[in-house]
Amino acid sequence: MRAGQVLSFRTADDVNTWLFYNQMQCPGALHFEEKNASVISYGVQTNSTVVRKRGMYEDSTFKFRLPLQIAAEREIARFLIGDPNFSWVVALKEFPYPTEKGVITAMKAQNLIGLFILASTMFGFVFQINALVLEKQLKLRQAMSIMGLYQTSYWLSWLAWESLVTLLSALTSVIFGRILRLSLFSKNNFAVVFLVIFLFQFNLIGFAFMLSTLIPKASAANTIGFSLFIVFAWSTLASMSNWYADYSKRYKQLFFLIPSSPFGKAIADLGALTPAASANVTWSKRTECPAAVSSASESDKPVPNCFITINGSYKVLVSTFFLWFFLAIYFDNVMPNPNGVRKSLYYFLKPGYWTGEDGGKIEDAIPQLEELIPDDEDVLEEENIVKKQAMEGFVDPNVAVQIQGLRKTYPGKIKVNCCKCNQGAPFHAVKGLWVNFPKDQLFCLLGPNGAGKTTSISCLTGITPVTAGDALIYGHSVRSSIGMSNIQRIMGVCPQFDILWDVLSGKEHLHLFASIKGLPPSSIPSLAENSLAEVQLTEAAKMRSRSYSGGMKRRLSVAIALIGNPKLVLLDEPTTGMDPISRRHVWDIIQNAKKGRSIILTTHSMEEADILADRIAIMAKGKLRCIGTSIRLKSRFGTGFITNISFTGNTPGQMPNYDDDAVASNEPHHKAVKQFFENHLGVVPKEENKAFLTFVIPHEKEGRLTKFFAELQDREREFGIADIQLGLTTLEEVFLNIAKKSELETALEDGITETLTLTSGNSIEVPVGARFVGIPGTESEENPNGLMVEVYWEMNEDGSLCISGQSPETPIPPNVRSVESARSSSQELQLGSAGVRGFLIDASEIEGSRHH
Ligand SMILES: Nc1ncnc2c1ncn2[C@@H]1O[C@H](COP(=O)(O)OP(=O)(O)OP(=O)(O)O)[C@@H](O)[C@H]1O
Repeated sequence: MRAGQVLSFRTADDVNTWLFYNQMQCPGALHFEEKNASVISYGVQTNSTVVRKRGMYEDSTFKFRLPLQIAAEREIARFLIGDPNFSWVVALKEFPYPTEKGVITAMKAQNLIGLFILASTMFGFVFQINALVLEKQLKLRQAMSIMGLYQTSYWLSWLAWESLVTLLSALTSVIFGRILRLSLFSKNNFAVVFLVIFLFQFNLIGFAFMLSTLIPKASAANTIGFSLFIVFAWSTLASMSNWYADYSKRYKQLFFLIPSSPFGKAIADLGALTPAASANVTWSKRTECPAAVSSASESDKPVPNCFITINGSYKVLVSTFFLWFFLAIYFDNVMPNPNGVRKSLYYFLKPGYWTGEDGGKIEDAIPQLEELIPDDEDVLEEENIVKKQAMEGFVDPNVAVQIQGLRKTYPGKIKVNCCKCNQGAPFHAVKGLWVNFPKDQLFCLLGPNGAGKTTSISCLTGITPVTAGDALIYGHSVRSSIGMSNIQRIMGVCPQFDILWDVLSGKEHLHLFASIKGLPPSSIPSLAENSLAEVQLTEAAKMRSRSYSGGMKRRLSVAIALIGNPKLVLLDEPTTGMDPISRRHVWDIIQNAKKGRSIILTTHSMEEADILADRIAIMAKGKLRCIGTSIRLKSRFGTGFITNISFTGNTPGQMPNYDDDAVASNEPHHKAVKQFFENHLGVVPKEENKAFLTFVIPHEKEGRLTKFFAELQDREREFGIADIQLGLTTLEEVFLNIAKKSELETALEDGITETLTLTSGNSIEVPVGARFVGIPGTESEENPNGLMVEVYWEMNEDGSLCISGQSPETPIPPNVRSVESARSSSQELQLGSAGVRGFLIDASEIEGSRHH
């Protein structure tokens, strides 16, 4: 272009377009507005120091504005003609009124369209992040991976779905834009506009993936998503208005990493060119700089460096999509999941990660725990068998799961105190389990809350990495990722909490999990139907799981665990929240499912364990306390035999008065029976009322029972006995005894006590779980050892022990030898504590002295 050369434009839009693209390379924005114009001509004149501008217009309504600093204007001038000392005139002839009416110029219209597309895309974006984070937060993703879903399949399925939605949304936007005759859509090539919108939305899919891996809670996802909307809106407008022009190339490149920047720039390019009918962007022109497009008639035109073309925007959007996607996969691995599990920062550099020999999951430095020797002979025997097999490398064909010294330690929680971070002590949740779970059997794991049952199951399912030891499931190690993926193919899991999608029906859940398990698609509908019928959910098959009751959700979770005929089924408290009828029904399902597979069940229902289990183990405080069949546990850990004696004294049809204890104690028949039991077996009633007496007979008396009950039956009439019942103590009692023992261990270690109010009205502190407690200060000449009380414990709803009652205060038998040492250790503990601490008396000594 020569100084003083006259350029001709047909319309005001052409002037705007020309100015717009020529100022791209200049540090600022040159803005041109007009109203009701027909013909204008104007000029810009500069010399070496001052820019002078002149606008001429017939109706004098023409407004020409240069909102720039002088230096910037000089830059424009220098660019336009190559010499700042020039005189330049733009003449505009034939000025028809522009297509966009009023004061909204072509540039403003494109801003609005760009912002509208951005806003609608952002809604989808926030929704997507929310769904991804929620899936993580509700452990739905975890459930799918336990069932065998690969990480890559998870991301690819999300990508496929979101891409389809994006494709449809971009197509709809362009078609509607054309129907509404918006020039941005109608005057540019269909594919060029479609790709701008589609690639921007596609890029945001990758960005949402990446963000979702960094956000732990869905509520935070909404806030972050909407805050990003503001940033993206700014970047769209900034790229449209050439805001970045003043900055260096590096800053510009950084600016264009924001997904909305290349989008805004491409929309600006499309919008700026559209008003002139001859100047639309065709497919081939997407790679050209817009300035070259608009002034194509000029033979000696400059080819400006327009930083990024529409095609360049495509490239940026596609390449940054891959960047976000790979970052999403990386962060997904190295950020802690809801169970606090993460991989090393360099996990992908470790050969084990690619060969599958190493799970790659890491834990922070865990302190060593010394080897614990079990107190119980059965547990010790089991441990020795497993250790021997593990050392010899012998794989017992009858064993489904072999747990070899499994240990799980959680790192201490970080507490922030007055700008100081303190790491709490690590917590040993499972302290070295050695156990075999046989094939075709149901193994029941019992234990009070916090015993470590769920942690053990999580180690088997791969949710939690083991700290030490290993577990072999059908020969596959849980420590290797290849082993784990083999395990997940043969395993079904019903986790402790229902992991269901609110919006999916029962039937859809079963279809989904059957597909994840890789069942042939043709067999899935019939399998799902049978499973639903088995758990009595046929009628609710099409209802969304959101409207299921707690029991229905549990039944659906059981059906999901059993679908696909897994060889190992892990059921973590499957009948929690079910009514008794549903519970019995699920027991039948589990009983039938035992054939040909092994099942590991955890439960708080002793009845359930008693009915279903072939073998039972009780855990407490991370250790196995006992193991064996139900009968074995009852005979070893129960208090003995329970006998109920009911009396004939009540008139037929009349309900006995169970509360009238005073009457009961005066009944001559009661007195005689009590005397008979005391004389022959040395036991007193555990419970008594007018209708019956209950005695607990210790195992040691088993040899005398045949003769004793024969004599009792002979004297039934004399004693007024209506019925005699004899049974073993319940599993519940065994469980309580084990739980009490472990609670007592901890209570003694940590000095945890509960307050007991005595019949005398005084209170003493008793160690949690203690059975016989001596009362300090009650020694007398008559009772040189002092008085004691027997404390009864029960489990409350949250599974912890609480006092349920106590016996009257009785003298401590004189032949109990441990009283002195117990009393002195209690005094040591008492120093500094407010209450009077009762001292613990060895229960076996008291029982021994009673038998004696
Ligand atoms: N992620 C964790 N971080 C720290 N401690 C944990 C974590 N998960 C579990 N624990 C602790 O480990 C112990 C064992 O928990 P676990 O859930 O295995 O017990 P449980 O026997 O299944 O109890 P419940 O019957 O209540 O389900 C508990 O004291 C628990 O607080």
